[in-house]
Amino acid sequence: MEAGLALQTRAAGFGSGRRRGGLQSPIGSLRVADPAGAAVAAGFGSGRRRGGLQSPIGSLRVADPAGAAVAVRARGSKPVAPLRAKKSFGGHENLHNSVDEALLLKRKSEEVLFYLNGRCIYLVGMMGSGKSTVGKIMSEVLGYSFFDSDKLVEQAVGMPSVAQIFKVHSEAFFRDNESSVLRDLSSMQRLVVATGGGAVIRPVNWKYMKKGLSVWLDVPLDALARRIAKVGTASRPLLDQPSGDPYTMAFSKLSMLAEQRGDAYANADVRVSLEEIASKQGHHDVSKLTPTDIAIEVSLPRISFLFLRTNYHQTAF
Ligand SMILES: Nc1ncnc2c1ncn2[C@@H]1O[C@H](COP(=O)(O)OP(=O)(O)OP(=O)(O)O)[C@@H](O)[C@H]1O
Ligand SMILES: O=C(O)C1=C[C@@H](O)[C@@H](O)[C@H](O)C1
Repeated sequence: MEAGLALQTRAAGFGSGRRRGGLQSPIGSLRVADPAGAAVAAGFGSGRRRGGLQSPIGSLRVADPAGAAVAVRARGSKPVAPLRAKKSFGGHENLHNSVDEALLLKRKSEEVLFYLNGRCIYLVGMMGSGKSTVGKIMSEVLGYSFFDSDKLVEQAVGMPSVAQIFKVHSEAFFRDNESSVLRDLSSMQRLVVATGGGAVIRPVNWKYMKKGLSVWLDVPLDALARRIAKVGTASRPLLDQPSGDPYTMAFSKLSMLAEQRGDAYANADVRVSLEEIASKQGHHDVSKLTPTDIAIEVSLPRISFLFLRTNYHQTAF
C-alpha cells in the first residue's frame, strides 16, 4: 500500500487570510500545504517523506493552521458528495431525506462557523456511532478538512489496518500513536476529526481535544451492534470474535466497553443523543435517522452559544 495523502487545496471563503509557506508541527507527519493552489502529496508514515520534522510515528506537517481550508483525503479515495446518495442508511436511500434538509444543514453550519472561528470539531463516540459518516458531511458543509484519526495512525505506523497494528504490536502501541496523532491535529485549525472509539479513555487526549469543540455521538448499543453486525467485526479488533452470531457478540462486547469507559464520553462539550433526536421527530426509532439529521444536530446554533461563555458545561441537545 502506498503511504501518503493526496492533498488538494480548495477555496476557503471563510476566516482569516491565507498564509503561504506553511508552518510545521513539532513532530511533523501530515503535510497540508500550498494554500495558493497546487496539490501537494505528503509523506506519511514510512517512505515518501518530504521535509518536515519526523516524529516517532511519522511526520505531521501543518502548512496553514489558521488560514485556508484544504481538502485532504486518502490517495485514491473519492470526495464526499453530501447531496448524493452513496449508501443506504437504515433504509434511507439518501444521506439526506430531502433537499430542504440539506439546505437546513448548510444554513445551520454557516451560523456555527462564525462561532467556531476556525476551531476544530472532534467527534467522539463508540465504534460504529457514525463519527466518520457524520464527520465527512460536517467537513463538507463547513469547508473544513476531514480526518479519521484511526486512518492517520495506520498511515503513521505504516500498516494497512488498526486490526493489524493491534495484532503485530499491541493496543498500548496503538494508543500511544493515537495520542501523538491527536496532539498533532490539535495544533491545526478547521478540521473535523473522527476520533477512534477509545480515544476518550486517555486524559491527555482530552487536553488536545479541548482545544476545539468535542461532540459525543451517543447511539444506543443496540443500534451500534446492528450497524457493526451488518459490516462485520474484522476491522474492529476489540469486537472481533472467531465465532458466534455477529450481533450478539458485538452487543455484548460493546456493553462491556461502555461499562469500562463509564463517563469518559461525557467529557465532551456537547452530547448529541440519537434517542433524543428520534424522539423529537416523534418516531423513537434511531435507525430512521439519516446522517444528515445527526449532522444538523451537531450544527445547531445552540452549540455556538457554548463559545460565548467562558465556562461551559456539557449540553445535551
Ligand atoms: N445514521 C446512520 N444510520 C444507519 N447507519 C449508519 C448511520 N451512520 C453511519 N452508519 C453506518 O454505521 C457504520 C459505522 O459508521 P462510521 O464508520 O461512520 O462510524 P464510526 O463511529 O466512524 O466507527 P469507528 O469508530 O468504528 O470507525 C457504517 O457502516 C455506516 O455506514
Ligand atoms: O473503541 C475502541 O477502543 C476502538 C475504536 C476504533 O475506532 C479503533 O480506534 C480501535 O479499533 C479501538
